[in-house]
Amino acid sequence: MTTVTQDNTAETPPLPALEGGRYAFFFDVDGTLAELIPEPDDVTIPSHVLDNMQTLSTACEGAVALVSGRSIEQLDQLASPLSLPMAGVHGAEMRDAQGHLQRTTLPAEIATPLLAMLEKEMSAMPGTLLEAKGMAFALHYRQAMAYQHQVLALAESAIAQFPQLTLQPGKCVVEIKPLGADKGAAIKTFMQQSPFIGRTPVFIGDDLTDEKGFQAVNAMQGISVKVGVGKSHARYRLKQVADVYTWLDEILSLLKQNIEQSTKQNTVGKGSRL
Ligand SMILES: O=P(O)(O)OC[C@H]1O[C@H](O[C@H]2O[C@H](CO)[C@@H](O)[C@H](O)[C@H]2O)[C@H](O)[C@@H](O)[C@@H]1O
Repeated sequence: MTTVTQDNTAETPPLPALEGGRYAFFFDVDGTLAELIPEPDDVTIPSHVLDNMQTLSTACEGAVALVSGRSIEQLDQLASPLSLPMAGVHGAEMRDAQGHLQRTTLPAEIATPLLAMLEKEMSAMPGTLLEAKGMAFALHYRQAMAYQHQVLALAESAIAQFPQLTLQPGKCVVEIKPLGADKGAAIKTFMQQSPFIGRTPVFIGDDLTDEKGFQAVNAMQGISVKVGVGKSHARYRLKQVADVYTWLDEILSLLKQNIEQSTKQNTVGKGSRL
């Protein structure tokens, strides 16, 4: 597998036209479908974007999934009223298209002392935020940048005590998560299941946590898209979240054209799928 990372932000190569293929779409959430903001709980996805996701999902026979660091519970709230297949907590939680849920758990003898330790240490750093997700923990410092190094050191000392855990750095956050849970593994799992199987994967994300997903998609000859600047394994770029929304609009207008053409040719439905 090629592991070259590049920063081709300046070029923003045009995304390939999604014509004449059967695609499976995987979307990261924060920084991709939703703007980054100071408070994780205040994030929303605009309703027109959710409408577009629903249309896309119908056109792809359900092959549209969210792949996020957030928990599935949070993702369901963000995506409501949609009910999509999802990988939450970087793949430590997976819900397939049939609604079956799989979740990695942390034994209480790890989770309990770890949570107590993180709560104690983070409360001594005003402005930092601890997000406990059961089997993973996000240590946020977006609103307390002065504590960045201390927060990273705390996360490192935590995983040194528990070899079952690993670190996942992100934007103004470092996460402690179970070893083996990553977005690449999550996408590979989805791609072996209906309705994703046999389709070309398209994954769009913005952060370090998305890199394994880009690599997995590249290895499947798929389309990997990074939102924003910085080195990445992704082969394509979009500059910002607003461009993701525009791209979705474009995909759907292409879809509409296909339907109209099919209708004219009296073959309704033939071109109505991606
Ligand atoms: O994989 P993602 O869907 O991108 O989720 C990654 C993490 O996103 C959230 O944190 C990030 O977004 C927050 C809201 O914009 C921002 O305040 C924070 O600085 C970012 O790191 C979320 O809170 C985490 O649980 C996710 O793992």
